[in-house]
Amino acid sequence: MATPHISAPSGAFAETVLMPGDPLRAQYIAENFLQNAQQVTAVRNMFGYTGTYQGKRLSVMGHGMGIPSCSIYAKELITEYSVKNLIRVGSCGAVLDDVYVRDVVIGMGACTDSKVNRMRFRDHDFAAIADFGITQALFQAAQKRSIHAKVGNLFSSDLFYHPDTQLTETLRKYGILGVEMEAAGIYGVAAEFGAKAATICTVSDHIVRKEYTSSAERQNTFNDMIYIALDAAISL
Ligand SMILES: O=P(O)(O)O[C@H]1O[C@H](CO)[C@@H](O)[C@H]1O
Ligand SMILES: O=c1cc[nH]c(=O)[nH]1
Repeated sequence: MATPHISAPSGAFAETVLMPGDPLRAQYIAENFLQNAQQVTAVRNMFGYTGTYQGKRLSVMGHGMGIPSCSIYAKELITEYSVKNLIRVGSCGAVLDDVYVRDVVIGMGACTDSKVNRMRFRDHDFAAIADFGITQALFQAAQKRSIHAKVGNLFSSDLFYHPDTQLTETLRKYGILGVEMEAAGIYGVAAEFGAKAATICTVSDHIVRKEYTSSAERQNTFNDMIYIALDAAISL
């Protein structure tokens, strides 16, 4: 049955949903990588599709920017559409010297400045971790494609334009592989509602070196990440 934010009928989503922040990336994945993809929801232009990849039913849906947005879609997919596996396919900024624009990173864990997991977890520190099985499947899928994926910690920030000028140095000191805005929230939602989640990101910019990708470059380099996520999804 439809929810306040998803207009699809029950059963419209596959057990595994790839989730980019950008709904147009969801459309791009559906149109270029899935077979027989049907749009199943478009509330607020947050597009969702279900089709097949190598014969296996899969869905892809945007989750928007930031933890409040992705938490709504992740929760509704899990509790109202029986989705079991969420794979965020995102972009992130790098801060470390040995992480480069266009690298693929897998978020084994996600630190955050958001309070959402403390709200869930009696104000204690919840370790926001990815599901091991999906993480392993992502890493193995990358290896099979001879793509070196770095695995480690992300930082999910509530603020894209962060006022804390010292933050980057701290993220560097603690070896954060990528700065993005959702993984810690999605891991919290998955833990709360009994689903599995993982994150793979393409480095779209280097925050320290001030390097950026063009939109055309992003499209091509995101393809590696998308293939890895699709290969992993059908292996679950
Ligand atoms: O490219 P996506 O998946 O949206 O991810 C990153 O890009 C957005 C910020 O520009 C945030 O959602 C951040 O997490
Ligand atoms: O959230 C994001 C995404 C890309 N680059 C950043 O600096 N932050």
